[in-house]
Amino acid sequence: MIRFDAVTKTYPGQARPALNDLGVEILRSEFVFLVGASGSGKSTFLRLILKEDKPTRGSIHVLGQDLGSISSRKVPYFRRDLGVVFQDFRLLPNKSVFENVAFTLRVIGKSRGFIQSAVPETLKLVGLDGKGKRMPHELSGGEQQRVAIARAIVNKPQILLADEPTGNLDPVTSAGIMTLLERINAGGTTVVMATHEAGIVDQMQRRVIELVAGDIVRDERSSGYGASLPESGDEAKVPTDEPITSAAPKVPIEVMREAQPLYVEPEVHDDVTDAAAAITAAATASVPITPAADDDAAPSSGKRPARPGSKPDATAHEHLTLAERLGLRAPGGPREGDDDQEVGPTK
Ligand SMILES: Nc1ncnc2c1ncn2[C@@H]1O[C@H](COP(=O)(O)OP(=O)(O)OP(=O)(O)O)[C@@H](O)[C@H]1O
Repeated sequence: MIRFDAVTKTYPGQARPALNDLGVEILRSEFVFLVGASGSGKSTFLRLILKEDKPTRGSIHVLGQDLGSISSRKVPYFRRDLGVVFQDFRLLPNKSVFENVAFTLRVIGKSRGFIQSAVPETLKLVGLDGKGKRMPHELSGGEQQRVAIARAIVNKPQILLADEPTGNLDPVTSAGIMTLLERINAGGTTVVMATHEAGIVDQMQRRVIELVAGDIVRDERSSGYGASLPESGDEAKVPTDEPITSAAPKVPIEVMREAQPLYVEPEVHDDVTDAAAAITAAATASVPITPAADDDAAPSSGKRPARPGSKPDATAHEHLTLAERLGLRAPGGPREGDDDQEVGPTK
């Protein structure tokens, strides 16, 4: 499902690679936590899977495709099978909750009927039942983040990538989100989640891949956040005992049944839907990110705030449309109007 072969990623101007000769495989339906200190390479790992960036050396296969052979034009199509939850949730400030979740589906040309049933169902799943008409500024930070998660899963992706999805949520809300991610995973979606939340990782006991300065130092099938935490240096590297050959244990069957309404047969791509997608995408606009002014959900203690713009290339994304940033259209298309504004992180 996801395979890294001898992957090294060195950013321009950096002496040390962000990821160093990684070889790892993630199988269908696995739930994988990516842990490690800040700067260890977690986000880079996720970005490479998304083909937001390319490796300096090595090859990456996702969903049976060699990412090195996917043209830029085809990247948006490739990404339709991937849902993404960013650390800084990105909502359209002048559109309702319903429209924010429907956005992904409209861009890829889903039918009105599909949207009318899938969006409320997904909002219910993430605990936002009845809040479809609210505007993002009428929601707490935690609720805004749940809208972003709903948007990521509404198209039933085969893979869900999550970069600190609970980073700004209180513990109770976080637990609810993790239950939700577990249910999504139980329905067959592969989940790869970068996190610093030790409590969540310890409690869920799923596969844990730990990165230290771009190296995988631990890859355990069922583990906690800090199990066999290495000290530092080469001697601290913990070799993986056995190759992982099957997915980690799933949640009970009752939970799977509950999760099923989210999963319906994917619609085929054809010329009509692709043309509709192109038209919808062309109608979206690009404006700089406007951080929301208020937010009533303060991060709980010990949680890291979002760090927008903390990396050298972060601002490069600010003038992409939302469709582009979600990978639903190729960057650089025509842009008109002001419909595609974004809410940046409110933390
Ligand atoms: N665009 C970039 N240009 C140069 N260096 C970068 C870029 N993005 C990341 N890096 C560097 O690559 C390394 C890995 O960064 P990455 O963001 O992948 O780590 P991370 O584990 O996700 O950190 P965090 O937990 O803080 O999000 C860091 O040293 C970082 O400074």
